[in-house]
Amino acid sequence: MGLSISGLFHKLFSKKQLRILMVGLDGAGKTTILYKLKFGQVVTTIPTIGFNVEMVEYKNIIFTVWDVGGQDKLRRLWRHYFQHTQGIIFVVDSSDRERIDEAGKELQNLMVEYELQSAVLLVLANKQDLPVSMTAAEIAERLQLDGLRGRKWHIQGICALKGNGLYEGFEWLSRELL
Ligand SMILES: Nc1nc2c(ncn2[C@@H]2O[C@H](COP(=O)(O)OP(=O)(O)OP(=O)(O)O)[C@@H](O)[C@H]2O)c(=O)[nH]1
Ligand SMILES: [Mg+2]
Repeated sequence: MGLSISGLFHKLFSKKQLRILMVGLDGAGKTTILYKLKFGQVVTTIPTIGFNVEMVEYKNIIFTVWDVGGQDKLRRLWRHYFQHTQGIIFVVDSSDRERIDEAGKELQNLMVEYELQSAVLLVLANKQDLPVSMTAAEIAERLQLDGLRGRKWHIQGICALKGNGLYEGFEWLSRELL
């Protein structure tokens, strides 16, 4: 009896935890996003070799966000972070027209991974402050998001430096994952 009451209490009042994997090409802005979310500030980043992880609270949900380095040679390490991932955040540098197809290829590689089959996908089209940047709609097309089958996905234009769009993205994640 004691156990079931405490179980109920736990269910009603404990905070939900979600595991989020944030990947994307090098320089897309993942680490900038992570620390903007965590501290509300822009930090000076260096390319991530390995990973950063932070717990970020939003609307009574604790997101554990894993930010993994995106350099070409490091991408094969992404798979070590797949297990139990509930949400994938795929970050794109919207100003990098030359590498948008490379980003698309990496995203498609992720989409066929067994361990990520039930994870929802949030694409963050970052660097919307730059005049050369592609719009979120353009990026959705280049990444062929419409062709994804059996996957809940959403794309959000953001500027990590200012924080624009970040909370809308997390709002979508919370709605989908609760
Ligand atoms: N103009 C602009 N620059 C940004 C924005 N977000 C990030 N940057 C810059 O992009 C560069 C790369 O950012 P990082 O956060 O280090 O990129 P990353 O995705 O973590 O890169 P890796 O760790 O190598 O995978 C930095 O100089 C950031 O200041 C943005 O919204 N607008
Ligand atoms: Mg980084």
